[in-house]
Amino acid sequence: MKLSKLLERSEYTLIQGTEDTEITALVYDSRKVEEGSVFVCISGAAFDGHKFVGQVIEKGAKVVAVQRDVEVPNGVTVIRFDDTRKALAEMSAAYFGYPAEELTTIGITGTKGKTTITYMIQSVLEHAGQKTGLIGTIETVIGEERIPSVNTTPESYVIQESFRKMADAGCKNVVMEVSSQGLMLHRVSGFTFDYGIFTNLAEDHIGENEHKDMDDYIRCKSLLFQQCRQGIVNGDDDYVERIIKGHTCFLETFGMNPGNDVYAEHIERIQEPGYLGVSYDLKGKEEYNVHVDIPGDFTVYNSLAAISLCRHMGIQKKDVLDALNTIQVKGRLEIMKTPGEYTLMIDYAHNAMSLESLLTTIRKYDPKKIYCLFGCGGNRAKARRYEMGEVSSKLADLTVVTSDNPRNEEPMDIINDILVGVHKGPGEYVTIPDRKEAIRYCMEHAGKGDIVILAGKGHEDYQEIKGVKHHMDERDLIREIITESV
Ligand SMILES: CC(=O)N[C@H]1[C@@H](OP(=O)(O)OP(=O)(O)OC[C@H]2O[C@@H](n3ccc(=O)[nH]c3=O)[C@H](O)[C@@H]2O)O[C@H](CO)[C@@H](O)[C@@H]1O[C@H](C)C(=O)N[C@@H](C)C(=O)N[C@H](CCC(=O)O)C(=O)O
Ligand SMILES: Nc1ncnc2c1ncn2[C@@H]1O[C@H](COP(=O)(O)OP(=O)(O)OP(=O)(O)O)[C@@H](O)[C@H]1O
Repeated sequence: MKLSKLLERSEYTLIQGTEDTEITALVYDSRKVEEGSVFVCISGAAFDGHKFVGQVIEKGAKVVAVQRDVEVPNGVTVIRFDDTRKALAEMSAAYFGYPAEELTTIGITGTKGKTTITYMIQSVLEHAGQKTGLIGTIETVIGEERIPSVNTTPESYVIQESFRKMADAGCKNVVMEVSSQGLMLHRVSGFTFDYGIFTNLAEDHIGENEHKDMDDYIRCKSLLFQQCRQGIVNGDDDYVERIIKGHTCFLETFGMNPGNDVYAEHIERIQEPGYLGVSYDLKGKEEYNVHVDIPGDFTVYNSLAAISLCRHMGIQKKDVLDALNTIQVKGRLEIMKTPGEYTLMIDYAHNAMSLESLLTTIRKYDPKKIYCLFGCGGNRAKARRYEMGEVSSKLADLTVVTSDNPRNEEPMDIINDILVGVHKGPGEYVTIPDRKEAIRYCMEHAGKGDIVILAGKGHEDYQEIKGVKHHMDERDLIREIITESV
């Protein structure tokens, strides 16, 4: 491929060499450079790619893409960009033959609900016979292939590579989570989303290496609506006006208020032993009764987002209803079957904000008792331990404090920090450091009408202890406990 092909949609300055250079690969990690590569220098959090220019030329790189001056011998082509991350995205799109143009692209941003809505949409579209790729916090799904994720929104090159594989595998659509970091770092530049969805916003991801403040977090999230054709936004969210500020797309709103284009009325919480769900009347641009096999008020919002999108895509009501009726998202309010008369669920709530929203939602089901089991990660901010402890003690009847990736810390030290928060609330508690034993305790003590929440692990299938990730899937633990008890 000629370099000129890669550059056809980018703005750049040719510093030396020629766009006629034949290239073999597009690379942004010096360790992967091969003879004939284009090396894109990224100034990152830990490394500055410009420092590797000498090394990559020795390894045979023919072109370097830079955003500042570098010393380069004659014979190597140098192209300069204002922002090499944006350039990487644009060149990746060109390198893989603009695969986004062969797919309907759906991006979902917001503080909570991204993963859940992503799977809801994929499930509805697949139900309607449309093969749909997925990229998110848990994994990238391309047909039968499932690749575990490192980031919620991967690097632009990886996204374009996945899009290409999806298009070649016959996918019609791709639905993906778009993190604010992804938007900020141009991981989703180089193409226009057909649809952008905004779920909600709360203070999160602010700090070193993420966003400097809330304004920056909001600004980054709002970028999606300057990069999609049709926006579908939660009209009830306090931040929605700031999210759509400067938008360049058409807009439609969803929510619980009748002012929204699509809204929910007559919400009913459905509860039976081992089952929690929700139903409501859909109103506005489309009207029918909806039943979702996932509990909670936020399930109403999540499903409204999915329904609004599917309405735009012309999906039949039957496919929407059938998919939502049977949906389960791994580790997101995932109900586990047990012989007991209580309800047991696995959820990913791993900070005070999501735990509070989860417990408040579950309380509305009027359980006899809520058991809330969780731990906090080692070698991470201590504030989360105090805050989660306090929230659980205030909103659950019994807090079961256990371990969750203790890493290099002693599990009991972490538990003691959590207890500082627990003591601020009125709830009862027990401490059981071994997670399996803690789960067993809940399953042996919970009775009719109780709801047991295993919080924090969600889809994760490991426990990280002293640098080693030991396999540990709560679903297996539950099955083992059931077997061991007969
Ligand atoms: C702080 C941050 O965002 N870091 C991300 C970023 O790393 P970076 O580009 O800064 O990389 P770096 O390690 O400094 O290296 C700079 C450049 O030098 C290159 N390099 C490096 C070493 C070397 O020997 N040779 C070499 O060429 C690297 O390939 C890179 O191109 O780009 C990497 C590739 O895309 C990401 O994996 C990495 O995510 C880190 C691990 C991370 O987890 N970030 C979090 C904050 C994040 O992105 N989270 C969001 C979810 C949160 C939200 O909802 O907003 C997400 O989307 O996952
Ligand atoms: N719309 C929502 N509003 C508030 N909380 C939600 C919503 N949807 C799900 N949750 C809660 O937040 C947790 C995370 O949900 P989900 O993974 O779908 O969100 P996310 O945006 O992908 O978040 P994260 O970036 O933390 O993975 C769920 O396990 C549930 O407890």
